[in-house]
Amino acid sequence: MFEICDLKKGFGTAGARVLFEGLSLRVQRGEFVAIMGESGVGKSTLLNCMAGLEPVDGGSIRLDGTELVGLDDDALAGLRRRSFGFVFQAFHILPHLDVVQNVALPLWLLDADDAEADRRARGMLDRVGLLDRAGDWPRELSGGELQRVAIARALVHRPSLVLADEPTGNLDPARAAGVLDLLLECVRDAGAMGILVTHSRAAALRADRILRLSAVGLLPEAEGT
Ligand SMILES: Nc1ncnc2c1ncn2[C@@H]1O[C@H](COP(=O)(O)OP(=O)(O)OP(=O)(O)O)[C@@H](O)[C@H]1O
Repeated sequence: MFEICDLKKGFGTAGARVLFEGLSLRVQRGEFVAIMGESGVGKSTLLNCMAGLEPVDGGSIRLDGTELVGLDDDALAGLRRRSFGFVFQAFHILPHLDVVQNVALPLWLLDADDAEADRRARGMLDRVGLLDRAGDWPRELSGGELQRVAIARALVHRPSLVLADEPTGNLDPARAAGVLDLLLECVRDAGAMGILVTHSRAAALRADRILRLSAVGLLPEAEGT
């Protein structure tokens, strides 16, 4: 389970500009949650806080019982490598590694054996329908294909929690729907948890529930809004 309790985050001297406070969230295994909200309300900042990439000003963030708030940088980095998967709009695919190497990267960072990393990366590429592109360079792939590589890489180390920030922002609606369905299916099949930040209602509607971030916190989206 991923549990946020009474989270507070601000910017400026002593957090003078409060972005959110009293924010709570609970995500169960196998569940995929979408977070929507006005531009600038703090969605990406919240996602960064969830991953321990941004410090918070109060509250607790617990992944499968481990408290993130207060962990030192090394412990946080280790937890991120083991337990988090990231799918961001700019995908962060490395141009000097081929497709299968890009997917294997999280396993290398966890000191997996090379042959085992290659086997698992190819298994994930098969899952996202790109096994035949394993030896290609990222520049040879389309935007939608790169996004599928990013999904394979985000899941290859079997993370507990996948965080996605506008993962389909560059794609046309049909491709976006296909990529999102794949992401959701992979997260559910793995019994992992997913949190998606998006401006796209079509994307958010594919999640199990939609929450809206605003000045009053994170609330379930009212039907029909
Ligand atoms: N390091 C920082 N220092 C000061 N202010 C920041 C910092 N990072 C973000 N902010 C501010 O916090 C607010 C929320 O930014 P954030 O990117 O989280 O919003 P968002 O909801 O994801 O927006 P969008 O939907 O446009 O991507 C913005 O006003 C931004 O300027």
